[in-house]
Amino acid sequence: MSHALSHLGWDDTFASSYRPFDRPDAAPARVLRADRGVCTVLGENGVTRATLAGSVLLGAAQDPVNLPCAGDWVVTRRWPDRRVTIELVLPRRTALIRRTSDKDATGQLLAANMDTVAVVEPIHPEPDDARIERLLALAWESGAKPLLILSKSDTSRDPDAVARQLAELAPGVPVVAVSTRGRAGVEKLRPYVADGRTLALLGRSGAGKSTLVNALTGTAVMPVQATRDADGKGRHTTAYRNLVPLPGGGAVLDTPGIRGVGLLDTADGLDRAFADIAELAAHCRFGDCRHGAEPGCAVAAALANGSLAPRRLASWRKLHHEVEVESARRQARLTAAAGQRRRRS
Ligand SMILES: Nc1nc2c(ncn2[C@@H]2O[C@H](COP(=O)(O)OP(=O)(O)OP(=O)(O)O)[C@@H](O)[C@H]2O)c(=O)[nH]1
Ligand SMILES: [Zn+2]
Repeated sequence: MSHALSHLGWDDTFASSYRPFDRPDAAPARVLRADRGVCTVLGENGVTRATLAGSVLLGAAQDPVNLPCAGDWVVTRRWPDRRVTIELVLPRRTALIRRTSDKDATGQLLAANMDTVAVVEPIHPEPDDARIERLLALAWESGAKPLLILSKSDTSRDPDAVARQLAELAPGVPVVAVSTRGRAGVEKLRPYVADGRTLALLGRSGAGKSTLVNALTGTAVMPVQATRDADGKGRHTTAYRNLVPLPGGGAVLDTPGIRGVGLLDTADGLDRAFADIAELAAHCRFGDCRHGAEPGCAVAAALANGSLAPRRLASWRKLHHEVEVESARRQARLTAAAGQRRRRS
């Protein structure tokens, strides 16, 4: 079953989580695009619009992260009047979630079930180290494999040198410089969108994500904004996120241009994004070393012998602090919300 869907990554694991919900009027589908209350989904019989069943809305009321999102695999149901509803979101294998600093303890789901999350950073104007580190931590946290794309490589005289330099910010992450201008184009990205594989693009507005999507599909499926001025920022932001199936199989998922990058959820993604520091810390004499003035601190030793850049450690400290503050805040909000529910009942 589902030959067409297997090109999009449908496999035995998704099929077995679907099986208990199978019935004559049900079918699996992948969400291409999620708008308020309505999703565009691709199933075995093509593209349809689907509204959300009550059970899905109920789950979303608890946490908006439960709403279907581009990339989700869902159980759809076709009603006698031909309406189609989404009855259930199948368990996500990976999820790219951006926590916001708004009052409720919620997050914004940007993409689901991608194999790779590419942080897209333009090579010009100068790449922003701190943004790259933060977005890579988000990418690691998603459970997918991170990738760093240096876009607009045609605007740099030596893109490979820049790539080598930035590789230090991205231990364990492949770094590729690509341009959508000229012949070499985006072919370096093909392995990440091979048959059955999904690549999500994450980056600031104007980074060139939509242009990459268009280059991969060979057609203009995403609107591209004219660059405003020398700051290289696009005029508008792509407001919606779209999963775009590619002609040769595989899919690419554009996320909205990130403005205020968003907060990290846990220290988990952070420790993987800063694997160099985590690795050093494992060699500190004390398990709870704060890498200050403690004796036997491997991090301090690496700083002293120059193998660890002070900027890198400062970055890591800043993000760690943010995670601590934010998780304390979220805990407080959750406790307050639970108290409110108790009072009401
Ligand atoms: N020189 C050069 N310019 C590029 C390249 N790719 C994209 N651009 C330009 O960069 C600008 C922004 O590109 P978009 O693809 O709209 O950027 P985006 O990341 O999708 O932006 P949002 O939709 O706001 O998130 C456009 O003017 C593109 O023409 C490239 O490879 N080389
Ligand atoms: Zn230490």
